[in-house]
Amino acid sequence: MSTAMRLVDLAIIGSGSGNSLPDERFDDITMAIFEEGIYGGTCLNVGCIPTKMFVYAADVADTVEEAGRYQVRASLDGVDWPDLVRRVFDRIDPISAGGKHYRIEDCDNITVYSSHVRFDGRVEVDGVERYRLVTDAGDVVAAREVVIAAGARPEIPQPIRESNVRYYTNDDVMRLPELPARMAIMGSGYIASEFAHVFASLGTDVTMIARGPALLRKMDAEISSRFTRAAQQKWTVRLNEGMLGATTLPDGTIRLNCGDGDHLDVDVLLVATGRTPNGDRLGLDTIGVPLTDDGRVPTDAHGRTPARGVWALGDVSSPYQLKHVANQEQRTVQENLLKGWDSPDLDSFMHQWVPAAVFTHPQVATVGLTEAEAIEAGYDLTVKVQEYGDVAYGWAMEDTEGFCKVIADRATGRLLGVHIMGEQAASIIQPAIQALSFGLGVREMARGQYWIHPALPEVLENALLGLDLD
Ligand SMILES: Cc1cc2nc3c(=O)[nH]c(=O)nc-3n(C[C@H](O)[C@H](O)[C@H](O)COP(=O)(O)OP(=O)(O)OC[C@H]3O[C@@H](n4cnc5c(N)ncnc54)[C@H](O)[C@@H]3O)c2cc1C
Ligand SMILES: NC(=O)c1ccc[n+]([C@@H]2O[C@H](COP(=O)([O-])OP(=O)(O)OC[C@H]3O[C@@H](n4cnc5c(N)ncnc54)[C@H](O)[C@@H]3O)[C@@H](O)[C@H]2O)c1
Repeated sequence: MSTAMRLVDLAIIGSGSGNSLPDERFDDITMAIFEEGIYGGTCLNVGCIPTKMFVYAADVADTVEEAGRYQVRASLDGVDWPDLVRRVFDRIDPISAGGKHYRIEDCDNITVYSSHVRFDGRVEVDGVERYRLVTDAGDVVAAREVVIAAGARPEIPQPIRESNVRYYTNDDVMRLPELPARMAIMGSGYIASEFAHVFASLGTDVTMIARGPALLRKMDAEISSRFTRAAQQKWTVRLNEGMLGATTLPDGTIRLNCGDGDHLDVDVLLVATGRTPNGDRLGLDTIGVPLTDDGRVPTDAHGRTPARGVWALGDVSSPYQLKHVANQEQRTVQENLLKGWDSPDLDSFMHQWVPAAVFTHPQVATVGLTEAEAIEAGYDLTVKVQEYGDVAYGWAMEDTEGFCKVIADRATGRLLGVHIMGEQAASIIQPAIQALSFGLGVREMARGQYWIHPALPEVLENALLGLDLD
């Protein structure tokens, strides 16, 4: 611990997307990086990357389970969970450790503080106004500019918080010492749907507890309803379920008390009910930055917060809690730091046509408006739903679940939204993201290029051809 105030040009709060900021163009300034948790942030350590390693294993298990449909003899004899956990984190942990080691040992102009940090007002040093930052370990840093890249944390509903039962989140569920026999997953969004697939396919008896009438409710209604039906075939889904609380039985079983007087006994409770941005733990009141109504650090389109010299990016401030968005915002703020706060040609966040995918089973991918949003916006719509089973490769697969829904503006022939559920949805949707981003019309997109026959993207091609345009 050092109580002397260290002066730096730039302070970065958070080592997720924040750690990618300093490149060789920043070599001649001094920097501090603050990280209270695992170096490298959510995506690398407890988010996108490890989850997809488990998802891939779950997909392999599903393939074996389904093999008999294709006259392939195979049987799933079991899953070596501890070995799977070891393989995943033997690959991930060294990347985190290596990233931290690199910053500490090889970057002379960067100091890493492994502690929670918060703002403590402003301080003037040699006539220059700086932000005073104080760590829980007692370090004091005064920075001319600050980038807040502090991410988000799991939101835990009050009945669970107050029950004192042991619950898991994405932070620790992937390191369970053994595969649980019974698991309850609270939530019905991205994280709940991905982990339900992982654990159900690897052999756990999964019950998903949704407070609403369907899963993935922020998605287009057709995706939400058809995904809910598909999920009900694979694991137990309790819809419209109020959770009153939970207790731990003497043998360690977690008993969840449901709203209808019923209860559910499980070995592991996983909470996946949204993520709260970490801006509320940064002392932002000391520098006069109020949070938005939904708890985000406010920024303009260039990443500037209301406090001059303080920038923000990623889950702490973005309306999209997605890594590809955090990365784009990071590149934007990086460029803008180099251009300067008052530059007339600052780069901007790209918040139009933000795609997303849920790596569950069946996979889901989405970009643009849902049908309800397009109607609300007043468009004269044309909509086509193309089944996977009705294009060549889907037919070969004898697919019965997958579909691609395209929504377009009848008058202009422009695409408005695309929503896909099924095999490789996250990859098949990419041409639609490109068309929306570059303003390609439906006809041009469908007939102005080849679509490889008989590849699965023909499901998108056929959906486009099925639209009723003026
Ligand atoms: C289970 C899961 C799966 C996901 N899968 C995907 C996916 O497949 N695709 C996708 O696009 N997105 C996915 N996401 C979302 C994605 O992980 C996030 O959008 C992204 O990681 C956000 O990056 P960030 O840099 O904003 O924040 P983070 O990576 O969370 O970094 C913030 C860092 O700041 C640190 N910090 C916070 N406050 C302080 C403080 N006061 N002092 C010091 N340090 C602090 C935190 O410890 C953290 O390490 C997933 C998220 C989860 C939870
Ligand atoms: N593949 C991906 O890109 C991916 C994967 C995981 C997470 N993420 C990101 O992380 C974010 C957080 O994921 P998430 O799944 O936690 O959030 P989410 O917003 O997707 O889903 C939260 C769910 O919790 C439910 N919920 C909220 N409060 C509740 C309560 N008190 N009781 C019962 N249910 C409650 C909501 O109805 C909703 O179904 C996502 O929005 C997404 O942006 C992305």
